[in-house]
Order: sequence, then structure tokens, then C-alpha cells
Amino acid sequence: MRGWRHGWWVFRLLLADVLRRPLRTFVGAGLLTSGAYVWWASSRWQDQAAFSLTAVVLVVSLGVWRWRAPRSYRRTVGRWWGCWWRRRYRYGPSWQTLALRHGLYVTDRRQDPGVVRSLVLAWADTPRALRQQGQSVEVARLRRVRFTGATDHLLVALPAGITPDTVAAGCDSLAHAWRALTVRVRPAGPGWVWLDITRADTLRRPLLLGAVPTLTDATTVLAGLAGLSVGVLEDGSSWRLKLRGAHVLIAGTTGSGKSSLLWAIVAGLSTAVHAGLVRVTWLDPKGGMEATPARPLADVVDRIDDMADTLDALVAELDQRAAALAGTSRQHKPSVSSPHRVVVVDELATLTALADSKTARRVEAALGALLSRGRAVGFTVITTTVDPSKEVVRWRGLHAVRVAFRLDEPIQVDMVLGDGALQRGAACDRIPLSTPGVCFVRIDGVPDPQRARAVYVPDKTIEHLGRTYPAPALCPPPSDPAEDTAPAGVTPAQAGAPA
Ligand SMILES: Nc1ncnc2c1ncn2[C@@H]1O[C@H](COP(=O)(O)OP(=O)(O)OP(=O)(O)O)[C@@H](O)[C@H]1O
Repeated sequence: MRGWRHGWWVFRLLLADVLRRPLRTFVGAGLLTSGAYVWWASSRWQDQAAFSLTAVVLVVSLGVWRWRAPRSYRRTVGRWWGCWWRRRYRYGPSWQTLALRHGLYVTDRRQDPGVVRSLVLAWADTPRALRQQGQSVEVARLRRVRFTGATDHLLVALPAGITPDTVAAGCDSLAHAWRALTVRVRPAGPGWVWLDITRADTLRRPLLLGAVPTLTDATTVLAGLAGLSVGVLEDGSSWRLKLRGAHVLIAGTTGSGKSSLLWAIVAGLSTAVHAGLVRVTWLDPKGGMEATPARPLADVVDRIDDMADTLDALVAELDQRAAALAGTSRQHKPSVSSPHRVVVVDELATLTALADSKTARRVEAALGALLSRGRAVGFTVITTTVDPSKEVVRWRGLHAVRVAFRLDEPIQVDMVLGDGALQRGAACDRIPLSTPGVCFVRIDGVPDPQRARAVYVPDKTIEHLGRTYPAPALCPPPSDPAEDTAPAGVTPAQAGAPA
């Protein structure tokens, strides 16, 4: 039954192709017939055999290539064939109709069409019909089709008079028309946009933490802080979170997976923490419950009163560093005597709500100092919040990296990721409950939010990392070696990684 349906579908596509491009079809059919005739009319059987053998060798070579080296096959033949097929059969045939229905065209009225013609005009939906009604019509052109994984990318040339925002307004409807999960717009230079069409959710399966990187000297630590692997992006590439020279804002409703990102960061930095080149301070206003497994790896502060003192002490250290670096260097380099500082503020809303007004003011002032002056002197502040409004996150603009997990309301998307993020497809309010850890990321200077999924770090793995890589001043080595078997996701090589 399925085979029949497929056959019927292919037949319809071919028939549509023949009707749409009769000349090309005629030439193609002529070439094929001539080839077949030459083969049949070859008097010498050797010629026929050579002809057939060439065809068989070609097909078998392609098959073997695909079987033995699927990656290079996909990169060359597969990509070329996939792009051609998509352009010709999936997007090309319906492009004009969809572009007209979604307002991706401009018209200049050359003459008054009159009442009757105006009525016809309202009904007509082909550029030729519109032109016949005295209109000059310019439709957005489909220029190139590419694909990566489950996402197709269409490069579209926009006629004068249409902006990427006009295209973005029709994305929802285009997604339904193409039976896709989402359609997003990405500017590709003046007059050009990419339409990213996601047809299947590549992030639906949870990911466990993989290998933790070995960051044991200043060079590797700087590389790790420049892009710490904390998950995967929609296109299957690694999600690298910038921690050096940037502060991170993480927003999301309860249970959306904010903590998983914090754990991914702490786990990724564990070897650097053990080497004394990174020091993590974790402010946990929820009473320390959340941060308990992090205690061997971080200075956990769970009392509100202590938090203001801790932040003031960090600001004093920042001032000292700034004075020491003045005139010598413009960037801090981590060392054991001056480690890179990561300050985690887990749930800012709770902190400001629970603290009395005096403490809240102290906390806000200290956070403001760390966020505004800390980047160059080796401080990274990571703030999580369920409520991204200005009242709670006063210093939103000072976070260069923004991550939005599932949010309650669409209006919150632009609050976290910046103006226009929702229109560019960052539908955080539509992330399903069944995929915690899925988020949209915006990096300073890059307007397009990217969809990603943070790795999941089970408590056992964190405990194991805490026993294996305790921060120097905080914890002695593990007492019971029998307990210290590596859980899934942490390789024995890493468990025994150098101090
Ligand atoms: N990246 C992930 N992959 C798979 N499952 C996840 C991921 N992150 C979180 N989860 C699941 O979702 C649950 C809630 O996640 P998490 O505690 O990180 O949410 P949260 O946003 O920090 O919530 P809260 O604000 O209440 O602390 C976890 O117990 C876990 O089962």
C-alpha cells in the first residue's frame, strides 16, 4: 500500500514536471531515447557490453562509496542531489504561489485597473495575471537551497520594499504550508534572507554529559573559557558557551532545565577548578539544596546575609585586580594566585525577594560592579531567573550571552534575547514540557537566536567529579576508592586526569 502511494506520488511529481517544463522534458526524453537507440542499434555486442558495464560500474561505485564512506558521500553526491531534489520538487514548484500568498511581493500600479479589473485582481494570484491587470509585480526569488540535518535553508532575494521583518511575519503560516515544525528568518546581507525550515526535531532526545575537557594550564583554561561545550545546537554541532569576557543570563520557568546548564558549566570547568585556575562561587538563595552536590567544586553560599558580604568581597578583589593590571595588560590571564572567577547567582528573583531592602540594595550594587567592570579582569557572572523582567534583572543589558529556556509568555522572549528575537523564530513559549533543557541562545552581536539543548548531568556524575576534582582549598581527595568508579559519561581517562 505504502509502495503504491510512493509510486503515485513520484508519478504526480514527474507529470507536474513534464507539464511545467515541456521543452526541457522533450530534450531530456530525446537524449534518453537516443542513448537507448544507440545501445540497441550497436551491431557489436562488445559495444553493448561496454555501455552496460559503464552504467553498472557507475552505480556500484556510488553504492560502495555511500556504504564505506557515508560522510564524504553525503558531503559531495548526497548534498548535491539533496539540494537539487529539494529545489526542484519540494520548494521550487510552490514557491511563487506561497510567496504571493504570504505577501513576499511588491506591486507598482501603472494604470487604474477600473472596478471590474480590481475585482479580478483580488482573485488573481499569479504574477502574470497581476501584470495583465496593469500592475508591475516583483516576487521574492528563491535563489539557492541547502540543507543541514533536518533543516532546509532557502536563500531568498527580496525585492525593494520588503524587509526581513515582512518575511518573519509570515513564518508561522509558511511552516504550516510546508508541513514543517518551524520556519525562521535569518538576514543574509542587504536584500537577502535565509529561511531555515526545520522538518524534524533533532533535539528531542536528552543528552548525557560526555567527556569533560582537560583544562590544567592557562592556555587550555583560556580556550575552555572562550567556548565551553555545554550541549548541542540544532544543526548537530557542539554548543560552545562563551565564559571569558562575557556574563551569562539564563531565564526559564521552573523545571525548564536552567540548573542543567549550570551543572554542565561546573562539570566542564571541574579540571580547571581542581588545578586552581578557576574558582566558582555559587550563591544559592534556595537554602543550598540545589547546590549541595557542587560543594567540593565551588564555594557555596546559602545564607542571604552572607551573600551580600561575599559579593562585596568579590568586588574588592575585582578592584585589586584592576589596579594590578592597570598599565600592564588589558586582559586577565588565569593563574593559581589569580584564578578566573565564576560567580553563579542561582535564581536572582528569590534573592531580591527574600532579602530586606538594605541587603537587596547591597546585592544589586555589588552585582552591578561585577557585571560592568568584571569582564576584563577575569570575572564571569552567571545569573538565572524565572522572571526576566527589568524589575528583577536590572542589569539585563550587561549580560552578553543570553539563554532562554521554556518561558511562560511570548513577551518574555524579547526581554531575554533582545528585540525581534520572537519574530526571528525563538519561540521559547512553545518549547514543550517534554523537552527540558531545550533553549534558544543569543550571543552578543549575533542577532539570530540559535536553538540548542543543554547536556544533562546526573547527580551521580557531579558527585563523582566532586570526589575526583575537588577545588584545592575546599576538599581532600576521595576517602573510599571503591566508591570512586566513574558513572556514565565520564571516561576513566578523565577520572584520572592530571591535577
Ligand atoms: N538538559 C536536560 N536534558 C534532559 N532532561 C533535563 C535536562 N535538564 C533538566 N532536565 C529534567 O528536568 C528536570 C528539571 O530540570 P531543572 O531542575 O534543571 O530545571 P530548573 O529550570 O532549574 O527548575 P527550577 O527553577 O525549579 O530549579 C530535571 O530534574 C531533569 O529531570
